[in-house]
Amino acid sequence: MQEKSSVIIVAAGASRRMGRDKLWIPLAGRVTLARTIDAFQHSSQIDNIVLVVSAERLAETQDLCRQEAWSKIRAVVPGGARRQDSVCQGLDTLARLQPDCRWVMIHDGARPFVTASIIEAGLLAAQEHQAAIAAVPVKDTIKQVRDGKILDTPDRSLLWTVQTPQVFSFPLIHQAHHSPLASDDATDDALLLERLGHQVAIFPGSYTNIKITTQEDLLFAEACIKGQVE
Ligand SMILES: Nc1ccn([C@@H]2O[C@H](COP(=O)(O)OP(=O)(O)OP(=O)(O)O)[C@@H](O)[C@H]2O)c(=O)n1
Ligand SMILES: C[C@](O)(CO)[C@H](O)COP(=O)(O)O
Repeated sequence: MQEKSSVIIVAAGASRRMGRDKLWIPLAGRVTLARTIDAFQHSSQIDNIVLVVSAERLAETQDLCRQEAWSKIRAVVPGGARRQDSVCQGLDTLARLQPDCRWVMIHDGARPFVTASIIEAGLLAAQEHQAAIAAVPVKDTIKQVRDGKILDTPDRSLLWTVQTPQVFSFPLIHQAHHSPLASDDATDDALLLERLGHQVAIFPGSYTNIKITTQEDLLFAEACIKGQVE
């Protein structure tokens, strides 16, 4: 029997840097969150979808799921104060609904341009390494700065911009989210495993797999949809 693969889509943030709920902004007429869910509903690699949304958007999201008839949606649950708390809500929900889940993909609802090839590459990488995250090489020089003064210029050849999906053996990441070290802030899920000494691999993301974060991202998003960006 093929091993189960599920995705947790986290979409419970406050969109502070955008100034309005970026998950419900129409991108060429279809809201960000719906585009993200489409990618996983259409993927042959994914069996189950768990949505984690803000409490204020819970009813509206459930209505959207009914309208769209996304057959893989297994639960729509409220998120937590931090991204990692929302992820943990999703993992706990998945543990209840799908105890035999073997692989879990954790993806930002604000990344609507994830592709079938990125999803497939992520699962293959996780099956080889138990943990793997999407990333692209940094294009700019990065400086470490404190109080407006440069502390260090890391070797750019060693620097990657991290994206999602982040893909894991389900028991491994579920245990990591419940470890004592998980109480400290972690802006991505891989960091929780790094703290426990686990190696995490990277697999190719894409420069178009952007996270909708600030107003400027909407211009790029519209260009991607219109095919002006490959
Ligand atoms: N408590 C949180 C915070 C973030 N997220 C989700 O995690 C993804 C990445 O987070 P980010 O882009 O930082 O979203 P926000 O936290 O909403 O952004 P901001 O920091 O501008 O408020 C988004 O899909 C967001 O909805 C979440 O589910 N729960
Ligand atoms: C998980 C992530 O998208 C990887 O780049 C990023 O860390 C999310 O950070 P945010 O501040 O929650 O957007």
